Amino acid sequence: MLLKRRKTVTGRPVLQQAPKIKPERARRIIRRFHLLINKRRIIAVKLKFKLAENDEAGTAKTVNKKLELLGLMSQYREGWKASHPDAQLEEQMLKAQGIKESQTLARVLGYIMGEIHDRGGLQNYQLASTIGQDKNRGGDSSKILIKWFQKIRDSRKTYRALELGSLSARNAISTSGMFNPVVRIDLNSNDPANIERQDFMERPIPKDDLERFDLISCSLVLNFVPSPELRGAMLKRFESFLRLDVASTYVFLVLPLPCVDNSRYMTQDTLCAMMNYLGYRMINEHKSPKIIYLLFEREKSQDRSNSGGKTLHFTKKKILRDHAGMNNFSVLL
Ligand SMILES: C[S@@+](CC[C@H](N)C(=O)[O-])C[C@H]1O[C@@H](n2cnc3c(N)ncnc32)[C@H](O)[C@@H]1O
Repeated sequence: MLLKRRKTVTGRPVLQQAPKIKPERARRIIRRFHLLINKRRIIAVKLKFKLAENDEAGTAKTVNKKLELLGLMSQYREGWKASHPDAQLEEQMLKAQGIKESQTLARVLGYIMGEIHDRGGLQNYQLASTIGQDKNRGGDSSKILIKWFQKIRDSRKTYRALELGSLSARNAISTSGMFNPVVRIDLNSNDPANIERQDFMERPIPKDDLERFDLISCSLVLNFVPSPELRGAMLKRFESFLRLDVASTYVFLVLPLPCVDNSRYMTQDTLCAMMNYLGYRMINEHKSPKIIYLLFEREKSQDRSNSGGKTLHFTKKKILRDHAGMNNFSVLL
């Protein structure tokens, strides 16, 4: 169900601001959305077509075109129109990997697409994604970065920053004066004049150091990336955006604490070992009751003998601990 917005008699929202969602609810919406797109990806593979990541409009067009070609439109529409939740379709969706009949796959796909595009799934997800910088969650996480960066920077230099998942052009990164420019991107920019609407995974690789950055801020973004493999791909991609003509570059990584404190597959140690493997060394850490903040340094002189070699440690999910109530957050390279 779509979250309610109050309307005036003219039908326009009373408030310019998006309605507030409680973090608990936001987490539920995000988990559901990730489930839907993971299952959709599985179904697309089974029906032998490929979907673009993070482009819902493009995905909807591709799905329509492919199902038309496969002669599966009527089953797809049936699924789209089914009531929500539908017990049978929910069960089939969870077992999508094992479904053999294309008709059933098309029906489940319709059910998924209907929820995303016709029942507020996408809008709610976009709204839920914006609660990161909510004051109730500790406010602007980049304040911590600035405190740390003040101690390591050379005050004669300016540093270039790339902020992923940016929600505001007025947070500490942008107002500290330490970074110039601050390039801000987000999948769904709420301020297109200051925050470019862009998927980091599609951002063109810089051609030279003038286009590269001293710092990448990735605050509460990795946990929004829908699969462990895509999260790993995001971490690997950082390297191409960091300058090679300076001694040190930095990655500010912020995650909800349960990603490392309450996951079956990931601890702070494994995350840092993975970052080490990719060429980064943790130089600062801070844990609040809900969030973990990490600053990594990448030194030009650092031995990178690991990179290019075996990625064996990080290519498969490994249960590190298992208790009731734990989550399955993980990152795979
Ligand atoms: C919780 S918000 C982030 C908030 C903010 N950085 C903070 O620390 O509060 C997560 C944001 O990451 C964005 N995001 C997720 N994947 C992304 C990607 N591949 N490229 C760009 N932005 C992405 C989402 O659109 C969302 O706005």
